[in-house]
Amino acid sequence: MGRKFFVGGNWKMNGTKNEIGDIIAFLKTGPLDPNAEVVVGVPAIYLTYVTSIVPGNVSVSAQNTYKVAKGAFTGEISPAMLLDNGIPWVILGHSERRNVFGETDELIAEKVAHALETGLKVIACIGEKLEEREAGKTEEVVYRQTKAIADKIKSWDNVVLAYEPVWAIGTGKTATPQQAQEVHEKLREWLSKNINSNVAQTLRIIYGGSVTAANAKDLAKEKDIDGFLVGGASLKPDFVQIVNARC
Ligand SMILES: O=C(COP(=O)(O)O)NO
Repeated sequence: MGRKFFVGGNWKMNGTKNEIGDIIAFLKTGPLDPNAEVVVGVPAIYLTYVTSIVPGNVSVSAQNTYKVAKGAFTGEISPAMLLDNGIPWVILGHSERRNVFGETDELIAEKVAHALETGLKVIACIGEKLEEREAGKTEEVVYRQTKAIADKIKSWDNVVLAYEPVWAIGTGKTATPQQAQEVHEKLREWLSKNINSNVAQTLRIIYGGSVTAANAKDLAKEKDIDGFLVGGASLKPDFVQIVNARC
């Protein structure tokens, strides 16, 4: 299998320079599992600041970008601008972009494709709402979201797929290891059937939704869970324990 463990922190719209200093301090202290790839998703205004102070074993990610290189798109930031500032990663398709800001499967897929073509690495987010799970539509939803991306991109090499059930985000209602593993396994089967077996086996599929130091180890034991995308807990020192979930 050989998929490198991956832990992303998604700071969302949180942080001041002082609070960021505290986060950087616990990341520097660690110690962070050298076998884990660690990326922090930073509000756009702080991307270059964090890049200038983050320890060398942590990479920086934007939390959004647009689908073209430049133009009359007031307020937007392009993948070219991120790379121009030394930002190698971007989170795209987060459920908050979908459900708060109305981003469609199509727009997200176009953003992912352009980001990859520009040379960024992408954490691509999918996940069902509570009512969709309760209606038995979890697989239908995550396959649809994944297919939209698959139809637009040429390679999965620089993609990490984040399964984040909306009902677990910010709620404290973490998916059980069995619930998460079941969806991750189904996604791998979908990839094998619709893309190819190599992508299915090498793509890292990470889980997000109320991951904490208390539940990370059990989740990380599951064979198809390759890491996490962590919101609230990534702002606190416990994030180090989540990074070290496989130690
Ligand atoms: O949105 C999330 C998860 O957030 P929480 O860990 O706070 O549930 N990751 O992108």
